[in-house]
Amino acid sequence: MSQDTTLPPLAASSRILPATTYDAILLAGFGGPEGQDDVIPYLRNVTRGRGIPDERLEEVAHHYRHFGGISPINDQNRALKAALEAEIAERGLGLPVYWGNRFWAPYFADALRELHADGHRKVLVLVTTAFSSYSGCRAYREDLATALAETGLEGELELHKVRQYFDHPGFVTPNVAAVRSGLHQLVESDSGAQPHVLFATHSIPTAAADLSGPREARPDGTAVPTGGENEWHAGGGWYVEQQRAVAALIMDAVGDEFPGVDWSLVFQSRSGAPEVPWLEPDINDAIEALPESVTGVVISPIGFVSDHMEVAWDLDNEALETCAERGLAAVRVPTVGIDPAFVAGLVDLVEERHVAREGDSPRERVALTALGPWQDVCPTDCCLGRAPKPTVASA
Ligand SMILES: CC1=C(CCC(=O)O)c2cc3nc(cc4[nH]c(cc5[nH]c(cc1n2)c(C)c5CCC(=O)O)c(CCC(=O)O)c4C)C(CCC(=O)O)=C3C
Ligand SMILES: [Fe+2]
Repeated sequence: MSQDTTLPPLAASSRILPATTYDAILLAGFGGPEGQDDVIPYLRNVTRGRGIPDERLEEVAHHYRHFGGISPINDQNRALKAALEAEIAERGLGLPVYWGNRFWAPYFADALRELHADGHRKVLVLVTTAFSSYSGCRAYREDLATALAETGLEGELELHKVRQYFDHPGFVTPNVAAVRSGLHQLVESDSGAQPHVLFATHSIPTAAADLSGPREARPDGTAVPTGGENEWHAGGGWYVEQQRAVAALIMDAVGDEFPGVDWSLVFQSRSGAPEVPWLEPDINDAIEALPESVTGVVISPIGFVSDHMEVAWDLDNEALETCAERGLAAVRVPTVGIDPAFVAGLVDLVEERHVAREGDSPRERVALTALGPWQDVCPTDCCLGRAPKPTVASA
């Protein structure tokens, strides 16, 4: 995999924390419903205060209802927790793993009470999202701060967070393997296939994309790109920038066997009012607009770490149907899930921050793009596009 040398590294050195000895790990997830009766209360939790139209809630409720009201995400996080425990035990790190969610039980507050009751005071949080955005980073940090306040554990529990890991080998390597295997599947079923790789990620409002990550522009003074193709905005824009960089890295890595395959970064699961601009193109529009020469697509859900409802519904149901209507062969490849390389990578990230004894050397920080290694703590206005709330893990 080559490094992207066109982008100077983020000036993050002041946002790197010295390694220390932690008491426990908190796996911080999104949460999902686990039965029909959970669906509406869950959707109300997710959309609280956001003005998501009721029709949209009904539409999303239907996705969950179709699967018995059960999102796969909680079981996926239970499996990830177990895999992390096994890897941590194997390395003798002596860190118990707790699990809490933003939007469904066990909630962050439940996990914090449990951590505290078990005598832990210094906790390293692992978030189940790889990229920088309000929804993928700041919202987790805000909700953890809210849970600290709600439980009265401010000043009792110290919460630090592992950096966003979009360009860590633990995240990139399984995605490379998945895209490679998807391309093999297409070519095996049709030796003359002209494939196109679609990297799918969650759409967010373009305003939130512009404000994602720290505010600085590239050190050469040019703005960071975001939004539509070749559209440039001042300010942040790291959400799109990070995903483009990882997609380019993956395509570069599979280029040994599949040179010159076209790819694009596309967006899914848009919500909110129609007049508010969100990142485009939508994956279904992108499929419709593929050139006639393309005969097959590989869909890589790069924006997610497990095959949860957004993947099961928006990709396996809708996007694959759009491909079928266009007569395109299509393979949706898996997210990192509990791939051993991903689990090992997360524990490597823990070991950048955690040492068995104060003074021991932490693990070296690795990153496969010039954007990283990403910051351990965020500046106070990182991903901030609304009224500020207290956060954890900020500078
Ligand atoms: C960037 C991003 C990620 C990736 C980072 C991360 O993983 O955190 C993500 C993940 C997820 N999003 C999920 C589910 C939902 N997201 C919604 C709404 C929204 N997501 C947004 C963004 C993101 N979302 C945004 C800007 C909104 C609009 C409302 C708002 O500003 O908050 C809604 C409301 C209804 C709707 O409008 O769709 C639901 C139900 C699930 C669980 C799936 C399951 O249950 O298996 C997961 C993992
Ligand atoms: Fe979402």
